[in-house]
Amino acid sequence: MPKPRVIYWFRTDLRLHDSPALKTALDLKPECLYPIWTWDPHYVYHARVGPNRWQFLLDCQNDLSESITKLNPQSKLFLIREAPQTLFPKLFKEWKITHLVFEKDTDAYGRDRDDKVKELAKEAGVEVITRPGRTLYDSDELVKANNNRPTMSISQVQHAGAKIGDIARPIPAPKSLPSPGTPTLSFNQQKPASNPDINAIQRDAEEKSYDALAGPNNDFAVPTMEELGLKPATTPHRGGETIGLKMLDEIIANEDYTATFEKPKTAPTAFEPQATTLLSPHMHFGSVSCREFYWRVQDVVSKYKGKASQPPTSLTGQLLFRDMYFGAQAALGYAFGQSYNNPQCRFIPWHLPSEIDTKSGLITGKYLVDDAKAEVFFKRWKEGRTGFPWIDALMRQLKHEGWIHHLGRHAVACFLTRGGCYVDWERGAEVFEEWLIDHEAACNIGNWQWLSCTAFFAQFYRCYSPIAFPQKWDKDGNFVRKYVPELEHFDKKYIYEPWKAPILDQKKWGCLIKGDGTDTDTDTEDGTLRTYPKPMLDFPKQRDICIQGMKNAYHVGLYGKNPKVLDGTWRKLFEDNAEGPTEGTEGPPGAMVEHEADNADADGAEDGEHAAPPSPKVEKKTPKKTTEKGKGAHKRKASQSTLDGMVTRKKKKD
Ligand SMILES: Cc1cc2nc3c(=O)[nH]c(=O)nc-3n(C[C@H](O)[C@H](O)[C@H](O)COP(=O)(O)OP(=O)(O)OC[C@H]3O[C@@H](n4cnc5c(N)ncnc54)[C@H](O)[C@@H]3O)c2cc1C
Repeated sequence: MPKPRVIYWFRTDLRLHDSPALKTALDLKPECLYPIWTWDPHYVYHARVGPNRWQFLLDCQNDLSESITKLNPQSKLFLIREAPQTLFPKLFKEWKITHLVFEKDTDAYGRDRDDKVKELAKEAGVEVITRPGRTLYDSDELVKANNNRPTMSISQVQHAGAKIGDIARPIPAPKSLPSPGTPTLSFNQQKPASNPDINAIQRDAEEKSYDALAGPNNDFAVPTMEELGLKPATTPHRGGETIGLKMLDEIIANEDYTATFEKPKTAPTAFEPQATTLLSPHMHFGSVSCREFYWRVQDVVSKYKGKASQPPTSLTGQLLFRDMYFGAQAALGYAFGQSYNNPQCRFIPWHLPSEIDTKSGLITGKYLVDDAKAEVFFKRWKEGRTGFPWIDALMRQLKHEGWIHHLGRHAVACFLTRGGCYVDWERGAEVFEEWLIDHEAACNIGNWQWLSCTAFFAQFYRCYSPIAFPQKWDKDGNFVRKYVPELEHFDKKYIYEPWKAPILDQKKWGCLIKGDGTDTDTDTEDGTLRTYPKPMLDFPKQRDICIQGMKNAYHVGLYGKNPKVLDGTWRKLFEDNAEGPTEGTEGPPGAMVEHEADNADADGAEDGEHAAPPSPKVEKKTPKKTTEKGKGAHKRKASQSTLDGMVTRKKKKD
């Protein structure tokens, strides 16, 4: 019986330790093992990825390749520059492959791609073996154990998990690897279309990563940032299994921190070092295994003499949240990533709604500017010039470093959506997709739905104040001073509300509060002063408009798969005012376009029951009539008591 000839396809698992799929490949006792990465144009041109995340990926790939070579000097990560859907049939033939092994991916695109590759393998007589390893539980098993429903709460994960059984212990990294066969590539490369390129804005030079199948030196090397034509990365956070495991070692060595970690008590204003582990990009790229993380924490907790924290606030609880979002995504597929056609996502008539492709029912990546003011809010939010130093500091940290603390993400997400601008959560999720080094579709989408109170969480009357909330953590405003250096010399009394500082003090502290932030770094008349923008909105007033809008939307009670949402008649249920429809009474949310979608066969979203949210205090009365057009919600008084929610506005005025 000839020995297997195996391709091991690295994707979401850029590591050697605790890889069930890699172990399976090695258990085949292959004659040769080709560790490969296919350079997929889907990610190069169609997924939003900024330079910082590209850099992290390249770091992980280079580190992995070196680790492979350490185990077998003849081997490395063979990076081949073609779409997997066209490359594999050629590779199967060329290298006489008998088995293809990889870690299971439950992302919507990942499933489509893998189904196609499995089909091609079958045609070529190649056996495909997949193993879960990206999450604590196999996400599909989790859904099954949750009565075939998306996991919409942590207790559902815990109950479903208990049915599945113990989370598997991690397996050690292999001590040796078989050699690959000769890596010839005697076939032609199918070059992808590079247009449209969603990442064109990330580049300052021509993108050349597809110039040759095995790279410019024909050595299967990992591409460089230069080959990708990308602007330089600015993040201090670097990737790779070696760095990731070292970070984990340091965390675990601090037993008190590990055993007593409580997420809500970690400061979003902490930097150098940050208050949480910062292992999320390693979780995303699989450079640290989530089971390794889980069990090393759990072992510390089990032996801890003091009072250890528990899920959901503990470190292991954080990993269960991660599994929860994967379980929701695994069940809903493409529909999970949008409000439209999503049975679990509440329908709110946000501003700047997504354009919908009527054929596929999917969002197209474009959006409708239904309100000029909302577009200004959105741009200023993204560019860190809202005039609220806390929000701007976070958005600038996000752009520069690709990571912000979880509660910082809460603050900016709440501000953009239900607690400030009333802009569609999908706009915010796209910005995070572009800039986060830890961007994980399941976690990003799920958390944006949580923060916008469209799914997972429903207490929309609890908003984050951009003033009182950071004050609780950082009275002196050191976080703001670092990321908004214009305000470096401001007295702490004004650090979160600089517009209130007397003009003489503004001059003394070297920065005038004026304009909209487009001239932040230009000197003023006398050549010595910097400027920082005035707040772009009246926060208490705008928050109340939002809360009223949310009350109305909750009262109407539509979800994304409701026929009224699908056919556009939802408009008749909302008043045409500040937070209601502004584009007439017909049509679905956003603009309708009719063209062939890339992924027309979207995963069928199921029409399951909604996980019961904590019941919001919604006024039981009908939404106001359009006769009140233009007045309604935003004219209501701010006094309605519980508005402050997460921040206590006892003495402070925001
Ligand atoms: C609007 C918004 C968008 C987000 N987008 C992402 C994203 O794209 N990718 C991502 O990994 N996380 C995302 N999160 C979740 C969370 O903010 C980050 O996982 C966390 O801040 C990462 O920092 P850490 O590694 O120090 O976390 P720690 O607190 O140290 O937690 C340990 C690990 O648990 C996981 N985790 C922690 N919190 C969450 C959570 N709420 N949801 C899912 N997993 C969690 C992460 O893998 C993390 O590395 C988002 C949160 C919000 C509010």
